[in-house]
Parts: sequence; structure tokens; C-alpha cells
Amino acid sequence: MKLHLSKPTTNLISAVIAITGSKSETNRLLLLQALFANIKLKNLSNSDDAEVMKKGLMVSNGEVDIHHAGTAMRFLTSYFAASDGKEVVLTGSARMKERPIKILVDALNSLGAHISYLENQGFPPLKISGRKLTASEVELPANISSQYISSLMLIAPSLENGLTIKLLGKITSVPYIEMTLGLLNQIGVATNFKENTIHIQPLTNAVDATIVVESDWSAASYFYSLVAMAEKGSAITLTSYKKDSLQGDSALVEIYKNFGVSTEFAAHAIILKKVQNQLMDQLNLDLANAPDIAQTIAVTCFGLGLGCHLTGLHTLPIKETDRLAAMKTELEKVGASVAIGPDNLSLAKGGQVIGGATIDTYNDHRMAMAFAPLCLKTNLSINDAGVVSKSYPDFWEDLKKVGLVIKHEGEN
Ligand SMILES: O=C(O)C1=C[C@@H](OP(=O)(O)O)[C@@H](O)[C@H](O)C1
Ligand SMILES: C=C(OP(=O)(O)O)C(=O)O
Repeated sequence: MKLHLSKPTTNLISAVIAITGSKSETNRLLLLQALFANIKLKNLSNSDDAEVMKKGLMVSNGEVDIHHAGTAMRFLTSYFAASDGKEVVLTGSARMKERPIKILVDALNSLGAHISYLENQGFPPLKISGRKLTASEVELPANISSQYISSLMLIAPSLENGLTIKLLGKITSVPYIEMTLGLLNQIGVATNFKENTIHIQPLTNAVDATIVVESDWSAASYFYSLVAMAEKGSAITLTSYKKDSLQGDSALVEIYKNFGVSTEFAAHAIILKKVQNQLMDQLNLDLANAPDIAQTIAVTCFGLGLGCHLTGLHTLPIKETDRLAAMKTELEKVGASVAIGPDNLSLAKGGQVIGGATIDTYNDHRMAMAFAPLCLKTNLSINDAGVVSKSYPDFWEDLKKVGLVIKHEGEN
């Protein structure tokens, strides 16, 4: 599906949008609910990634296909490995078969799991013969993906003696580890995370509580970008958010101040307002703690004519696509001048926006969503726009609520 995007007919934008629960929190809680059935959940994510997670958790024997969902792939690997008697083949999309999983498989096998590779060593698909894991100490490199660590943490309370996890090297995407700890604490698990060691105690009965998932902050980033590029006085209200978020991407509140966007916390909502013009002409930012908003921020900077130097991006090449390479190619299509390194992206300031470009999305929801706000500056088209359903199926409908003019190819 190719979509043509152009700006609203009015200069000031204003809208109220309800976004569903965080996909990261949802996929953790779905796994915890499979282990502790009394947990009740509200405001779950309606994303494809949450759907494949739900479906996967119901399988005991046979193939589980999690498509593009990194969290489902990593979290289900531990879940099945520790589920005595379950025999599954865990597979995914062609891209998923290129996303490394050896660090997690090695860690689980060292705990007594039986996981083997069916195609390429170190990559999905995996054959998993579930069994009771009895060991209680494990170590693994922490600099490639925090999802391996969260995956082990999520099954830890169901192990007889809990789990001590020693993290080797520089720890990446730390807020996602803290999110896992926070959710474990909410269901009654005792945890401790100091320096490079995480202790997780076993749990017999989870707290009898209803957990309301906070809406997705990564999804909110696209509205921050829209407001940043909109006329002064524009405002968008998003529900349901709170100040004490478990999601690292809530760093948007501080980051977008640089672009003149204020965030007001109301009851269960945030109100984003363009209150002044951007405060600088060059943004330097380390995004090792918030890798999923790098694409959004780069496009915002470009749309506003600012330069940026974004660092801490070492995990981007192994996400839905090589996001650094994809960003360089697509930003240059719209007139930007971009340099990338193994863990960074630099955008030269003052680039002139070229109109009428067609953005390729590389099976990456965030490529489509990050570029969409740029239509406030120029008309553009997005190829394979349905890719957004990985995390945000209602994205295009919600953009229409903001007044953006969105047409299918061939539509008048
Ligand atoms: O644990 C999670 O829910 C996630 C962790 C991050 O991955 P890495 O730890 O691989 O950077 C993030 O990019 C991903 O979208 C979701
Ligand atoms: C990287 C992402 O997801 P995952 O790793 O779970 O596929 C993402 O949503 O940006």
C-alpha cells in the first residue's frame, strides 16, 4: 500500500488521540500472565507484535511464527525453553532470521535448556525442547540487545531458585531492563539490580492486581515530531500517559523542549504544544537509552533545518532493518546531507526539503512513521505504508484526525 501525504488545510493543528498500551510493556506482561494466571491486564497494545506474542503463548507443540517481532522472538525463546514438555520451532520473517539470538541461546543452554538452530548458527529459526531449568546463575554480554536480558528476567521468578544474571560489558538500552524490573515488582517479585548484577527471587503467587498498561511513548514520538514542525500554538493531546513512566522513550518530554515543544501532564493525558521556535541549530544527543526514537528525532531535525549528531546508535543496524543505512538513503532522498558511522548519525544543518519524494520503508514501521510528519513541510509518499501495524495499526487513521491529507495511490 502506497500512501500520498500532504499537510492539513489549516496551519494550526489540534487533535485528541488515544494511543493503545506500550508494546514493550504488553509483551512482558503477556508472558508474566502466562506464568501467573491471576494477573489482570488493561489497555494492552493492539499491535501485530502483541498479537503474535498472545498467539505464541498458547502453543505447546509445533511451529510458532512471530513475523517481525523482536520482543516476541526473544521473550518466547526463554518461555518455551523453561516450559517442561513443550516442543516448538520458533521462527519469524526473513529479517528475523538475520537478527542475532546466540547470546540468549547460549545463556539459556548454560542454564540447562535444549535449544538448537535449524538454519544458520546463531539465528532463528530455533528448535526448543522445553524442560525444567534448575540452575540459578547465568552471565551474558549486555552490549548487543537488552531484550536478551529482559527475556531471562521474565522467566526468572518461575524458576525454583530465581536467577542471578551477571551482565558483561557496557549495558545497552538500560531503561528496558528497568521496565522489566518495574513490572516484576508490580506483580510482587523481589529484585535487585546493582552495577552489573541482577538478582530475581522466585515467586509462587503473583499479587492479585489489575495492571493498566501505560500507552506507548515510542508511538507518541511521531506526534511530538508533528507538533515540532507545526505552527506556533499547535497542540495535540495524547492519552493515556503518566509522569512516572516505565518507558525510557518518555525522554521525549525533555528532548522536544529543544524544538520548542512543551509537555503538560493532565489527568491520564499529555498535551504537546508548540510554544516557541527551536532553541538551537544543532542537536547533539546520546540515544543508547532510547534507540527507537532516533529516526523520529533525525527527521524532526531535518524538517526544522537543524543539524544533529546522534550517538549511541550501535543497536540500530540489527533492528527491523539496518536503520542507520535506511535513514541515510531516505533522508538524502528528501534533500538531507547525512553521514553515518557504526553507532552514529550526523545530519548537516540547513538542508532544503525536496518535495514529492517516495520514502521506502524496508519492512520497518518506524521508517514509515518517522517520515510521515515531514509532510507538514512538503508532499511525500510512503511505500508499503501498512508496515506500521507492527507497533501502531491505527497510525494513519490517527494522522487523519490531526488533519493530514492521506490518500491511497490512485485516489483523488
Ligand atoms: O525490551 C524491549 O521491549 C525493547 C528493547 C529495545 O531493544 P534493544 O535492547 O535490542 O535495543 C527496543 O529497541 C525495542 O523496540 C524494544
Ligand atoms: C526495535 C523494535 O522492535 P523489536 O526489536 O521488538 O522488533 C522497535 O519497535 O523499534
